[in-house]
Amino acid sequence: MAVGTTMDYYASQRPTASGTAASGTADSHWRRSLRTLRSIWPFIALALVQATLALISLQTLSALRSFSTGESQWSKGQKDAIYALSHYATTGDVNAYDQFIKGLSVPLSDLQARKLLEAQGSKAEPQASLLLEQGRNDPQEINELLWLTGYFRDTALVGPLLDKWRASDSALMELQAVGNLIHASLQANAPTSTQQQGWLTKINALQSQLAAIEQDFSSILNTSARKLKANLLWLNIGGALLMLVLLMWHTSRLKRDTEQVENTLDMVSQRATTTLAAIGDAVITTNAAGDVLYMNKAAEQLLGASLHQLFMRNLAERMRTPPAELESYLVQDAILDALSGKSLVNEAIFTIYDSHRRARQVKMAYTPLGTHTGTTEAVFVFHDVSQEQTFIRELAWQATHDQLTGLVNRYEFERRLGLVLTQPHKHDGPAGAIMYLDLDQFKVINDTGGHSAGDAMLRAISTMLQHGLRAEDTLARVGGDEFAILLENCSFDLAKELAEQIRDAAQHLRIQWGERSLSSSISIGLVKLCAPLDSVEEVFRVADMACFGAKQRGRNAVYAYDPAVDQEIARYVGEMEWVERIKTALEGDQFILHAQPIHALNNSAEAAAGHALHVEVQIRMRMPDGSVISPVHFIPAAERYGLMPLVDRWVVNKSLETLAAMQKAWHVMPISCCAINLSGTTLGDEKLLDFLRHQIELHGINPRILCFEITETAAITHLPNAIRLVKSLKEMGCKFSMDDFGAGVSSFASLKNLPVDFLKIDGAIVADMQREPAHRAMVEAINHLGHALGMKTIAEFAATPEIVEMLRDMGVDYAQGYATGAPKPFPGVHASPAANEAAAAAAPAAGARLGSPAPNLPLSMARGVI
Ligand SMILES: Nc1nc2c(ncn2[C@@H]2O[C@H](COP(=O)(O)OP(=O)(O)OP(=O)(O)O)[C@@H](O)[C@H]2O)c(=O)[nH]1
Repeated sequence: MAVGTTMDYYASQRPTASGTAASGTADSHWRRSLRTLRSIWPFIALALVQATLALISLQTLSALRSFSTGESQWSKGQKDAIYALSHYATTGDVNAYDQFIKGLSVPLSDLQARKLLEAQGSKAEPQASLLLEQGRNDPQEINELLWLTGYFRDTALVGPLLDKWRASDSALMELQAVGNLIHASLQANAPTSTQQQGWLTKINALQSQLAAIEQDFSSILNTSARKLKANLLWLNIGGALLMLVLLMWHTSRLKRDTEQVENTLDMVSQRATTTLAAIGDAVITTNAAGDVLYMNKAAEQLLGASLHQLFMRNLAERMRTPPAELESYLVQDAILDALSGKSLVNEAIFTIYDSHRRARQVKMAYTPLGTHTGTTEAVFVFHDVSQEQTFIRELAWQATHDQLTGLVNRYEFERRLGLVLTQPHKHDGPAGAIMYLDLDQFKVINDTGGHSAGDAMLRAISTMLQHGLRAEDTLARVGGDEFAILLENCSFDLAKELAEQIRDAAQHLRIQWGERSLSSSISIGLVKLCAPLDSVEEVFRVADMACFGAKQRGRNAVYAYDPAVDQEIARYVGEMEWVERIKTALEGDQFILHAQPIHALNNSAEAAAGHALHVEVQIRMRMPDGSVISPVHFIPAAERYGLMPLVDRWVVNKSLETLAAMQKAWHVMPISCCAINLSGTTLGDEKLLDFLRHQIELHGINPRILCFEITETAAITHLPNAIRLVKSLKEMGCKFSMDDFGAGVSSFASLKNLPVDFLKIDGAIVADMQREPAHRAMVEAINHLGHALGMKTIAEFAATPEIVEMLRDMGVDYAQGYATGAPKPFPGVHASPAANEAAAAAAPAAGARLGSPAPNLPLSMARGVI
């Protein structure tokens, strides 16, 4: 069957497709009836008019016939009366007189009835009916008579008849009078022949008068009847013609409407066919048994057969699908389920093989078509989601893979690692290990060969890495030149072996890039997956640290970390935590300043300071729980991870701000010398000088009270910068201190190059000098050296009064330690001039002996580190 034929089939089935619900059907019936009524109402109206006309015609004709009947009764009565009166006049027979009265009563009753109606109208109709009945009119026709005379009395049809009837009134009255006269005369005595002759003459005259009137009446009646008939005939012919015209007009209108509807239907049908042919979804209509009735183009392509071939073939049987064991729910099952009224899983995706045996993923939608008595047809729509599915698979791949190498990306790697960490381990064997691999000096490849050379190297490395792995291992690219390998169920020894193999393979890997042969080694951090590592972040952090450890060991190395036995990585991890805290403290202003007094041990030093204090400011970190943390905990991390310039700048700014606030509060500066530490990295910063100048200017601080402490090692590392800084700041009046002298190189040359004001003897030597004669000798030597170069000397870690005494005896200028004053919040009690004076009075005077020993605090607490 061709498509056209199938569409015809649809056209014939169309009415059944108009809704299934009972209410919908009733509604559509009602609307259809209304539409039909609208189209035929002119015919109904015309038929009604025609019927009314016919009825009126019949009624009128019948009424005229009643008139005729009445007239003949009237005529007969009148004639009987005349005959009887003539006989009575000649014979005196009393019976004849009775006959006369009886005969005359007919026209007289009619006359009375008419007069009554003329006088009283329709309300006299009951009485008039009785009189007309007495006038021998047929009781069945009396109503018609009344109707005709009532409604048509003034018309050309009835008016002349009534006039003629009225014209007979006087003759009838006269006849009655003659009858009465003859009867009276005959009662009195016998009449003479002359008298009788006279009566007969009179009777004959009246007879002639009435006969003439009656003839006229009949003639008018006949004429009226003819006229009426003719009029009614024309009226009916006119009505019929009008109906015909109306019928023709209406028929042509209906035809036009029908054509329009047919055109619209054709258009809709064409549009539906074109649309169905154009849409990508396969649309298939079946009967209730699932036999194909219609298919669009897409369906033909999907099933690989034309509608002609599949017409009335079972749809489910025509579907080519994978074997049932591969898919739990086949499209055939879904079709049968749909036809049997079971609800379908909306999102189910089925695999169908198209005409080219290509697998297509489709979603199936189903709509039953039917009446209230049940399903008659069903429409199946198959939406091809193959591209969507491919796209989704691609997206999923992209979301979990690295584009450059095709390896799993960090996100997916973390997910898989998370699974390994959370899943209870299947065997009692090892959980596994993770390798974190970072190419060594990869920048060099990018810089020398260009970015694409770098890309080629990354691809080559990833290929090499894949070769060395076991099937269950996961290799991922987790960063620019960083890879990670998850080794599941792998002993740590095997993991170390694999790591070494990879490291070795990497260092021998070469790629040819133009003229160049490029190579790169790998640093590998290997971490055993065991307690206490229980989160992906922690494992990654530790692995990163282990890799850092491998880099620290000179690169091209494997650093194997077993959390249970190894402490070094734990230290790195600790430092990383401190880095975060330092950053938070800088952002949240969680650092605070302490200051420790530097105590003059001889008169000349004391005179230089006066009552004002010589202090060294030291940084502390305030933790969220309110505790205050010593710098020994966070400075190493800040140094290692390049945060010292930021920390130093914070200290400089805060110290100068505090000094400015003190000066403003007391109008006199209570500090004679404020020492601020500058770290090595800060010294290397070329913008430091500008920063310090700006700060001094900003806070309006006298540069003469500022002393910057630098270590010998830092100064030597950044010598040109350090010389420039010292020179420029000394020109402004600032002082300098050489910190920790004795701990490092302690070269005479460095002191010559950097003409500092104070030489701080390293606390580690000072703290031990009571026990170690060598340390005591070193302190004496450094003191002499300093004095020889015109510098004042400061001994750090003067923790006990004994040490202070020894230092004083040696001629050291200043002592700094718990014996002379612990660090206190800055500004604190040493801030006000009054407090300073009190403190000076209480403090051991230069040359005086210290009585009680200061608490023997740990070195880390006593150390004034910045
Ligand atoms: N060609 C290429 N380079 C990348 C890509 N992603 C990151 N990089 C580069 O990889 C380099 C990574 O350098 P780092 O790991 O910091 O340092 P390195 O030179 O490897 O030195 P070490 O790691 O300290 O041994 C940077 O220069 C990045 O620009 C990439 O997709 N392709």
